[in-house]
Amino acid sequence: MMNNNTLNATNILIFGATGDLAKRKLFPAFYNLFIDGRMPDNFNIIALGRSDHNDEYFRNYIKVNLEAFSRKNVTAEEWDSFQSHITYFQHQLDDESSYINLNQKLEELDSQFGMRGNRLFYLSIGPNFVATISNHIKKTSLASQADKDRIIIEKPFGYNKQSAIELNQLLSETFEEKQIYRIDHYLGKETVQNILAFRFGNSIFEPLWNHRHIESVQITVAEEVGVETRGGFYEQTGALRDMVQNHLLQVLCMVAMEAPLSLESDEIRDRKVDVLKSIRRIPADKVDYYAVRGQYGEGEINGKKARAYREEEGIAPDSNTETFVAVKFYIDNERWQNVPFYVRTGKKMKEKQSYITIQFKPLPHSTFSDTNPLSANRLIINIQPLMDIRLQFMTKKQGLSMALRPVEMIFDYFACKEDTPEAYETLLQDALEGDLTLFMRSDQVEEAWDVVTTIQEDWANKKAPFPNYDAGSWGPKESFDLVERQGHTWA
Ligand SMILES: NC(=O)C1=CN([C@@H]2O[C@H](COP(=O)(O)OP(=O)(O)OC[C@H]3O[C@@H](n4cnc5c(N)ncnc54)[C@H](OP(=O)(O)O)[C@@H]3O)[C@@H](O)[C@H]2O)C=CC1
Ligand SMILES: O=C1O[C@H](COP(=O)(O)O)[C@@H](O)[C@H](O)[C@H]1O
Repeated sequence: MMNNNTLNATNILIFGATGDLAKRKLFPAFYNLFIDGRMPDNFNIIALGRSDHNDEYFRNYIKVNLEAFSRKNVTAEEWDSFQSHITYFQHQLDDESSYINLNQKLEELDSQFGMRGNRLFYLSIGPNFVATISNHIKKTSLASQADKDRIIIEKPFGYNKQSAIELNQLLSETFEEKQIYRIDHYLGKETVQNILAFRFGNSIFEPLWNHRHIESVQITVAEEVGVETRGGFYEQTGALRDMVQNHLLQVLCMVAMEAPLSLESDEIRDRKVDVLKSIRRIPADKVDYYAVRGQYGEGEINGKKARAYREEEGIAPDSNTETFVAVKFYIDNERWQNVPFYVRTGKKMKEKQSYITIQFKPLPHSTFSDTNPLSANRLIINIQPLMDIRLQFMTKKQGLSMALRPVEMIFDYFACKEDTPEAYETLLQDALEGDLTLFMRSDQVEEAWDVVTTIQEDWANKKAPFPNYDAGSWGPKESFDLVERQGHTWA
């Protein structure tokens, strides 16, 4: 198997390796990078978990999950070669001796490399464990080489603005900012990265990309799945922290940011921070006007009965956790004055669909008769599962009269037959290579928390009339009211 010999030998440590994210995304991503020859010549994946497993058991568990979740087929030859890089290590997060043992293990693995390898710590674990792990890494000097060691931290980064500030402070005692990779996997999605190419690699869209021509922007991330086995985590998190503070705001930044001067990571991150700073803060007494929360009751998805959130495993029977959020934001800068940015996300919705709609303003005057109504132009960027860009415009209907109809021009990724990497492949490769562009800087996460602070505080203090939408629907009625009161509709 060919590997990437420009990358240093690396020990990759996955905290939370027995969890949902590791089995569905991280191991498949490493496996696909491996098959593509993008892993370092020498590497180990050290899977950390509390249970007492041996390597053989854990490798088999990973194989079964690769067969279910890997983008590429798992062949006997490739698996044999890949599995030898995986080691399971029983570990207690809050026990210092466990880190001392881990250090010994790493020294053994380093001696096989014949050098001190790079160390990539992946915290695939809830935010409440990050401080404990970081403190132990510091105490036991596990990450003693700033030019070789990196830490990847999953979202949500903290619980709110204050906890994110504290976490940033704490991490800075062990890691320099250039070593910290705060991951938001939406930024690794091909369709999300393409927003930059689409906006700044063409001359025809950017002149229209502002309040003079755009009526509204909508970002929808609808999921069909519920909380699955993650009830315990989700009860503490809810959709605002799980999706809006990170994924949706990051996508909003990609749509709204000014052109970066270069593709330098800090230049791009600066432009995103500008957007976050310009988002108008929602006044504490106006949260109900700008934001809607929901929780699914029972319903039907694809002809199958679906349970209510409160009946899912690990969920309190009177849970006040939101599984749906819709918010109207405004961006107070010259480009976006008075353009509403509507964002919504929910679990157990009618179908899985993530997309951005750029709704252009209607023509100020129509040359055509009243019987020939014009639809305003619309640009739809489908993120997933459809991956395409659609421009809707008016054309003449074929025939003798001058009648018009709306049509779509589509760029479809699948039609290019390009092998599209999964978001985690892109991001893990960037982390191995030391490229921070698609990761969040400390000030980015703090600003993003600031944007949702009044909503968090308001919702924490009020009991919601849950459940308020049926599983298999498009969310609560109030979400439709949010856009309709301004003469808009969810597109
Ligand atoms: N799952 C997903 O689709 C996504 C998840 N994420 C983020 O990734 C992170 C991990 O998520 P996910 O894998 O779903 O989480 P899981 O709930 O599956 O937990 C991950 C691991 O954490 C360990 N763990 C859980 N509770 C404790 C505890 N009390 N003490 C010590 N260890 C514990 C367990 O390992 P063990 O018992 O072996 O020690 C478990 O396997 C989260 O921050 C999440 O937001 C981000 C994007 C998508
Ligand atoms: O971060 C998360 O994202 C997933 C959705 O990711 P996607 O790539 O499938 O769109 C979400 O289900 C999960 O709750 C959240 O933690």
